[in-house]
Order: sequence, then structure tokens, then C-alpha cells
Amino acid sequence: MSKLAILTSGGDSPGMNMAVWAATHAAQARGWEVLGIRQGFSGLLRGESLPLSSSKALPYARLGGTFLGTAREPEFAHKIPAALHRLQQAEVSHLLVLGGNGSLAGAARIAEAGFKVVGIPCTIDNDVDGSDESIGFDTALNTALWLFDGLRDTAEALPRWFSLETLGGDTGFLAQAVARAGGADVLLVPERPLPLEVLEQNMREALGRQGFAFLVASEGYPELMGTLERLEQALGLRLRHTRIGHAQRGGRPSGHDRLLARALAEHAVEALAHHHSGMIGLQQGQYRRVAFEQIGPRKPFPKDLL
Ligand SMILES: Nc1ncnc2c1ncn2[C@@H]1O[C@H](COP(=O)(O)OP(=O)(O)O)[C@@H](O)[C@H]1O
Ligand SMILES: O=P(O)(O)OC[C@H]1O[C@](O)(COP(=O)(O)O)[C@@H](O)[C@@H]1O
Repeated sequence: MSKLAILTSGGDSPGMNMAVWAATHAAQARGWEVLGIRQGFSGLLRGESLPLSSSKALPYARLGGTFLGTAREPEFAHKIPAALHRLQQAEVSHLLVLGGNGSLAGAARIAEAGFKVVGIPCTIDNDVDGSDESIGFDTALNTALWLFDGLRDTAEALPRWFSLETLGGDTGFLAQAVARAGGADVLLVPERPLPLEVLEQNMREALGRQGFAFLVASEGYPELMGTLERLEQALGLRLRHTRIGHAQRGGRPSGHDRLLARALAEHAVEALAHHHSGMIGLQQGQYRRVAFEQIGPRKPFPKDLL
């Protein structure tokens, strides 16, 4: 009998629970047994698991975070034989890994050893090469937009300049989406640092045009706080800075993320049923299986900033 093990790894993202439920549901429909592994690769190495059923997983599907727990296990690349041993011990035939670039690299190492593994992109950063979207990105975008709109209400009433800092690690995909969807005037992303004079000029233009100015920055922008301080001095205007922090990684998954999670999970189970390994990604509206070897460390940042 087939036995599917599911684990969530790296930074959690809203929609992971939905994907766990959808995969469990799809696997059970095939008559498979399902095992949830606690705390990502760390739990796999310790052999910590629980039997899963569709009815057990469903109550979590609407919640953020991951009820299986997640972990960062820095030395995992050197522990693949131990992971394989645990999978064999638990009589697992297929593995589903939910996570970002790092977790998918871990999944690839297990697949290289001959085990059937499928990964699906789960990260609010949306930086996974081979997929236009990752689970959690839309929810994190909406969380930031809720704050952005609130700041804009007060900026229009009492003009000044504001900055909003998003998560995103050393990538700017999330900040860019927030800036574009919110209508920000300036965007700071780690991939494309801007000279201070350019920032100042853009801010002055916005202030002249509408009386207030909005800057969105990704947390990984080099020397972000120093840059904002220098900009404040150059403009001679007080800055109000808002940092969303890890709240942006939680919260109920949006409808979009739930649908994405469900579709990716169902395609993942389908791929495993056909004894394939690789990542299921969304490419131009199509769900595709991408070989692990074809996935780069991170997808390229778009040419245009705003
Ligand atoms: N090159 C790699 N080879 C094997 N495992 C890896 C590799 N990179 C990361 N991992 C595993 O995946 C885990 C999660 O990766 P991380 O980059 O922290 O998060 P994410 O999956 O969200 O990008 C790491 O803690 C590690 O256990
Ligand atoms: O939880 P930590 O270790 O503080 O990590 C924070 C990072 O995790 C993220 O939320 C998601 O990153 P990953 O998907 O690569 O794990 C980043 O946006 C953020 O910089």
C-alpha cells in the first residue's frame, strides 16, 4: 500500500495548512495512507510523525502557520542517509515537501538518492524559480495592503511622508507587489539599490504632486534605516516608518492562496501517483512539473521596479 508523508519546512506561509489538507484528501481518495511529519526536516530526522486523515487536517485548512510545525535544519544536506533511513523505517513510499527555496533544495537531495519526492513552493517571498506564484504570497500582500491603505488615509488627511517595510528576506518581490498594488511613489528592493539623489528626487516629485509621499522597502535593502535617515535629512521632513515584521507571515490564508494551495497539492499527489519527482509550479496559468535540476536558486527580479 502507498504511504504519503507530508512535511512543512523553512519559513511558514499562510496556505501551508490548506495544502496539507488538500494533499491528504487527494491521497486518501486514492486509498493511500498519510503521515504528517512534525517540524520539517528536523522532525523527519527524529522520526516524529502522526497519522493524518482528511477530517483531522480540515479544521486547520483555514488557518495561517502550519499545524505540523516547521524548522530550519542547517546541516540537513549532510544528513540525507539518516532521513532516508527514517522514511524507510516508517514504510513511506512518497514524500511531499512544502517550503521555499531551501526546503526544495532539501527535497531535491532526497530525490537524488532515488526516493519519490515532490515539492510545492510555499513562501511569502515568492522567490522560487520555476513558479510564478508561491503559496502565502497573496495573503502577505493583502496584509501589507491593509496597513498601506490605513497609512494612506492619514497621509491624505495630514500630508507628510511615510515608509512601509515588508518582509521578503534578501528579495524584493513582496515589496514590489505591495508598492505596485498600493500605488507607492518609491520602492526600495535589495536587487536594485538606488542612489540617494534619485530617491530624493522621486520623493520631492511625489510631495509636490500630491502633498504626501509613500515609500515601500523590503527588509533586505542594504542599510535600510541609514538610507531612510539620510533621506529624511535631505528632504528636511520627519519620516514615519512602519515595520510589519513577522505579522506579515501569519493570518488566515486568502481565497487565492487556498485555491493555489489546493491545486498545487492535488497536482503534487497526481505526480507522485505517476512515480515522478520534482516541483509543481504555476507557469503562465498552467500547473507544471519542474525537474529539481532545472530550478535555480531564485527567480530573476523583473526589469521594472514600479
Ligand atoms: N542546499 C540544501 N541542501 C539540503 N537541504 C537544504 C539546502 N538548503 C536548505 N535546506 C534545508 O531546508 C531548510 C529550510 O530552508 P530555508 O532556506 O531556511 O527556508 P525556505 O525553505 O523557506 O527557503 C533548511 O533549514 C535546511 O534544512
Ligand atoms: O523566521 P525567521 O528565521 O526570522 O525568517 C524570516 C524570513 O522568513 C521569511 O518570512 C520567509 O523566508 P523563507 O520562505 O525563505 O523561509 C522572510 O520573508 C523573512 O526574512
